[in-house]
Amino acid sequence: MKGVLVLFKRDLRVQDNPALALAATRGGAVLPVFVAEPEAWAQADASARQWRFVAESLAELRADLAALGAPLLVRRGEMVEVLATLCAAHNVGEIISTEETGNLWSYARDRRVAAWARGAGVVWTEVPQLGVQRRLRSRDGWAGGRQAMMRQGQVPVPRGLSGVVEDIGAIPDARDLALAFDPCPGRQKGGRAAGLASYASFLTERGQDYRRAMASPLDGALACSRLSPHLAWGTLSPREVLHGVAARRAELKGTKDGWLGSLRSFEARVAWRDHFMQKLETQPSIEIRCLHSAYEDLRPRTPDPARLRAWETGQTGIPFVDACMRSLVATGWLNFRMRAMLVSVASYHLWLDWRATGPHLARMFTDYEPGIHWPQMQMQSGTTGMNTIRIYNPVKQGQDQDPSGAFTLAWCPELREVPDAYLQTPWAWDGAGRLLGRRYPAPIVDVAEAARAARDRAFALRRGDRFHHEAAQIIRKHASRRDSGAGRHFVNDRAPRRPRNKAPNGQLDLGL
Ligand SMILES: Cc1cc2nc3c(=O)[nH]c(=O)nc-3n(C[C@H](O)[C@H](O)[C@H](O)COP(=O)(O)OP(=O)(O)OC[C@H]3O[C@@H](n4cnc5c(N)ncnc54)[C@H](O)[C@@H]3O)c2cc1C
Repeated sequence: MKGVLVLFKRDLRVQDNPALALAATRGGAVLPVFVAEPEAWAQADASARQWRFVAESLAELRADLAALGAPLLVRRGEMVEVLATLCAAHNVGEIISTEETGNLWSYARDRRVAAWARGAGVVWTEVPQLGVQRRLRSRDGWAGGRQAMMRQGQVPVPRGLSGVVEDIGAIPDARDLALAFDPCPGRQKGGRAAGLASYASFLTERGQDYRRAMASPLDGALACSRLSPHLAWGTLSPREVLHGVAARRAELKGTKDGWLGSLRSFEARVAWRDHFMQKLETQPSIEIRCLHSAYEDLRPRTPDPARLRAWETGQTGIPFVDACMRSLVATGWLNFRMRAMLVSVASYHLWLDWRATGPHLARMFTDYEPGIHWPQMQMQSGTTGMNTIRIYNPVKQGQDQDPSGAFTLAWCPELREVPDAYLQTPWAWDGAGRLLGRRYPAPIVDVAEAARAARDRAFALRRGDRFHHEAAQIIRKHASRRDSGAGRHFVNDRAPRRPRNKAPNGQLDLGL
């Protein structure tokens, strides 16, 4: 009987893993494989912090698979060469993997794998990622379909696997993959055990204040689930996460202490994950081209290098922006609101193209997920044509989200001597001459003036029938619908409330 190779990518778990479960039903030998592809890790969006998270996750996955009878084989090399060698050596007739919604590089690699498999007479079976549909024709009914999938039972862990005799291979370290120096002392630890620990503490302790605290970079670090790298690399399945939340909600039924609202907000965000990933799955060019063509040449494609560098290193002279960037660089994580603000400042105040700033953020995120990242980069840069233009005021954000100044001062200790009232605007303080341009940079733009100029330039493009015609097409293709029963997962529960029943079933929701 021919063997089956299970190719692990962003699904580093044995629990609720449809690819592994399917392989186990084939009845022959099973080869679980992960390929560390140097070319993938040489891409502009990859970083050592991400790899270290993956390497830790692989070590646990290897142990879990070994307990089932087939330890994980890890190979460093080009995907087709590795697969060809293993398939020939072990009489493999089928490769099974979950569908990956990756970057353009992985999309091209998958096409190479598919071409090779056809030629080699090997069947490549890809099973759907939970919630994201390949070759989707229309968004109508998508949300309901996703919800049905999430409600289904989890696929069981195979009772046992019959492995093969083969060198399991060492898990490479960042140097083996030629990854650049990337210190990240506060990085989240990889592996399912760490993911389960975060999940448990979120559900039983940390999550109660989630809805209120998520917008603050300091409180949000504790109150947010912190599951993003685990969902991105698949050490936890979104379905198992949602099942646990549903059970917890049932337990809390009738309580009025904030828990239920917080858990509903969390469920909505896990649904957004699929909503955004579906956009990139449907249109992979979102990584490199503005969704609305009117914006293609809005900003210079070659960014101002001094502005880009100042933004990347937290040296813009705008305290809250610098604090957020420095925190991200050191920890690999930032809450949603502050990610959006960093992009907004880069794209509007600093007038940098999102294609120049997106790779840096991707590298800094341990949880880099192309399907969330690129649609969000465009949305926060105002290039989708389907979302309202939102320009964050970084001074106001600092005052609102860090009222005590503790977060700003923790990451910008140079500002310690600045009186509280001027912490977010040190340039307005009469002692500024002693500090700015010496120990802390003077702001590289006038915040209010830069925002005004950007708003005028961005809105000027939104006029005329041609603009609106294309925008309508984009909305049809990508906007969420309020499918009956599923709609509440796709609303922004932090946006100002709209009157009820304004959006009948099937209506497009542009507010995400
Ligand atoms: C410019 C930009 C880039 C982003 N890039 C990424 C990325 O590469 N990877 C990533 O996981 N998230 C990304 N996000 C979304 C969001 O900021 C993070 O998912 C969140 O901060 C992760 O922390 P958490 O797990 O504690 O989130 P929680 O608030 O606890 O949310 C739970 C889960 O829901 C999903 N989620 C939360 N917010 C969003 C959102 N706005 N859109 C889609 N899914 C969401 C994530 O999977 C998250 O883990 C990006 C946001 C912006 C504005």
